[in-house]
Amino acid sequence: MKFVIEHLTKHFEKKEVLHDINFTFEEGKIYGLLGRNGAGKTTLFNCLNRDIKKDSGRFYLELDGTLRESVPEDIGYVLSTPTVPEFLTGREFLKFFLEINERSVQSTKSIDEYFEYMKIAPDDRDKLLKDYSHGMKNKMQMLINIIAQPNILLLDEPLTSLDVVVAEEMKQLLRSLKRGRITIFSTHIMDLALDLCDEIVLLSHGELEEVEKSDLDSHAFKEKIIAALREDGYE
Ligand SMILES: Nc1ncnc2c1ncn2[C@@H]1O[C@H](COP(=O)(O)OP(=O)(O)OP(=O)(O)O)[C@@H](O)[C@H]1O
Repeated sequence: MKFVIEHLTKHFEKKEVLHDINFTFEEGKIYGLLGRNGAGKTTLFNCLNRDIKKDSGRFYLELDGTLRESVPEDIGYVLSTPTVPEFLTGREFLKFFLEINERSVQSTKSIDEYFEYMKIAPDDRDKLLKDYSHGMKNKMQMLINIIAQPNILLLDEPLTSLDVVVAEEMKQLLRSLKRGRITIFSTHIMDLALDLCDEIVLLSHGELEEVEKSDLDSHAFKEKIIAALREDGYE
């Protein structure tokens, strides 16, 4: 499977944020998306998830040589600010999600097994989501996206609010989930990107560009990324 973006462009009024993006993502890889503040990472994700309208361009999946438009079920999107129905308990939310997606989702675990899997303590499972911490809400959002098994998983700085232990567990989880799908992960934490991701992609001047690692050691690779990103700023 490949996910192909062609000529994707997005303006906000006069400001061009995405400039004729052409890029092909490949199955089985985690892509680290890096870019300066305001470079357009969230805008890119919002366009790909069809939360906002693109100006032009298209994106599609290539599966066994056939092309098709991506549909909502293809994409899972974990936002940096988790959005969960605050008036439900964790258990109610998960139950509701599994029920409404009964046909499309093959649920292999019981609700408590899912909570175990995400290391959400028994005491927290029947609490209202409004009383969950930011990191716990993030875990719930990650969980429903994992259960849905999308072809493409978009993660917008999802590990930033997690404690070091949970962040490490999430990294392991994402590594274990990468087969058979495309994972695109935006972050400002370079070490995390280098540790977790198979490829580093920069969003710079409104375009996507893969950073070749070739035979650079990790220090030289970091320097190369910072130099490229610096060009996209004001200094
Ligand atoms: N709804 C909107 N209306 C107008 N301008 C917007 C809107 N959303 C984003 N922008 C602008 O588009 C540009 C890209 O924003 P975006 O949030 O995509 O960047 P980002 O790379 O995710 O930034 P950060 O790393 O700081 O989170 C910014 O200049 C921002 O002000």
